[in-house]
Amino acid sequence: MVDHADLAVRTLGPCRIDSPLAPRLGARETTQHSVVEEDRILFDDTISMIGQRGVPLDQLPSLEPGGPRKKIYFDPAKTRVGIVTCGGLCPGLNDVIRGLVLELSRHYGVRRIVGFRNGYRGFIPEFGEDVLDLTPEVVMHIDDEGGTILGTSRGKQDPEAIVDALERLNINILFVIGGDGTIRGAMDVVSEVEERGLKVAVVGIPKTIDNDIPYIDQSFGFQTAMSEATKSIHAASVEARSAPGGVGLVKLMGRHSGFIACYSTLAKDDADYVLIPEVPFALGGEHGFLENLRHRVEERGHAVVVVAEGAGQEHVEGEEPGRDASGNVRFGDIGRLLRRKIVEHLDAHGVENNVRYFDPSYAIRSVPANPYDSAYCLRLAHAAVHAAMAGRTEVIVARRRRRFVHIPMALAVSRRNHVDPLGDLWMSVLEATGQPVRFG
Ligand SMILES: Nc1ncnc2c1ncn2[C@@H]1O[C@H](COP(=O)(O)OP(=O)(O)O)[C@@H](O)[C@H]1O
Ligand SMILES: O=P(O)(O)OC[C@H]1O[C@](O)(COP(=O)(O)O)[C@@H](O)[C@@H]1O
Ligand SMILES: [Mg+2]
Repeated sequence: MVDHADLAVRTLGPCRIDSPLAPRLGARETTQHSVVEEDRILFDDTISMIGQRGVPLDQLPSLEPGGPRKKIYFDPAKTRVGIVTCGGLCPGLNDVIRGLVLELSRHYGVRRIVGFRNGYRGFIPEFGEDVLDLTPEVVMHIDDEGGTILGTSRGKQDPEAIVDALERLNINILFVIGGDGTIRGAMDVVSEVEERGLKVAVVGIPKTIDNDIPYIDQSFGFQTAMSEATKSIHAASVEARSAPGGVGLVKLMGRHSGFIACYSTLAKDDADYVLIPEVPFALGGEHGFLENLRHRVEERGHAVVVVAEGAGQEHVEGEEPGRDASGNVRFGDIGRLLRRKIVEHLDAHGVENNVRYFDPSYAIRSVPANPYDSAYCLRLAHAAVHAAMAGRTEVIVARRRRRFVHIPMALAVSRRNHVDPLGDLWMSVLEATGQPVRFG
């Protein structure tokens, strides 16, 4: 259970410098729409959860609010900033880079901002990567494109070498835009920074297309990605309805968490089955998935199946999961396996079938952010700049229950966000699809 100490945010030192934003903050007070810097945001949000804590109000777990401070730690005129993007692509990376640069330069007056290229390898001399000077002119229109202008990579790099690069460039603030791996890498950087007695703030903007970072509402780019995924579900549905025994099968990203599969299914409301990593399913047998599908095809003439790539891995025989350069598991192909099993099963029962397989793969994450995500990215970037200028370190900025907050990195990587098989989202999926609670 998360407690008070897990939510403590680290700072580099007292804030003694007047913030250029201070004049705008005078009239602010805590309301439904903002939280002043002296206030805290409750972690729990039900009477029963708070009751179970059994502690006085001031000891309830609470989060530090994000947002601008009247006093800041860094002197903007003497502050150098670095930005890096790591891990897989996600819509909105360029929006975040743009937001950081514009906020730093226009509102705080920071003049020296560099981008490290291709993830953490951009810090390592052997790779020979140059750094990119990031000015408002350079970033102004980068949000029109997907991807990241800085490039990205997987694969672990030596934190000592990373901090050597920070020292060589006199960087005071490092913004890391990435997922759980990136945040773990950033924590190694913080340890090395401390070992050397340096005052470098490391602030993360969490990126995950799978939406698997915990304690946040939803990661940036998720809405865009799931909107893209609905196109494949729609296509699968059209194909399925247009052929006798039509089965549209769609495989979507989702290594450990099935959020994309769930939300894109709800958005289209066309699918009959959603299979996700969090809910194991039996394939064969009277109550297995294949028999259920057979009945549905016989009764309705067609069916649409959405499967997250990490679902049903126990059925992918003979393939030992591999690892990528960052140590992330590489799963066997559940989509192709399902396609084969569905055809075999329907053939074996003499059911005419036309199975159409869709794998939109990287197409859902390489697109530019939609307007909602763009606005969200910009606001996250603002929050990250405010946090860093106020000397916060080893934190990510996030939105939790609509409030912008600071979450310690250790907490952000302490577990993964999953679709709860007993939660509201999965219940909605069951209602939308009509599939049984369990197969098997
Ligand atoms: N446990 C870890 N400790 C330190 N660095 C890590 C760790 N896991 C991943 N990284 C580094 O963080 C970067 C991004 O990680 P990766 O898992 O590829 O993507 P993501 O950040 O999206 O999870 C890579 O350079 C990777 O080597
Ligand atoms: O082929 P790559 O670039 O390693 O990325 C593929 C994987 O990245 C993911 O999108 C997860 O990445 P993030 O959650 O870190 O964004 C998985 O769904 C997918 O399997
Ligand atoms: Mg990851």
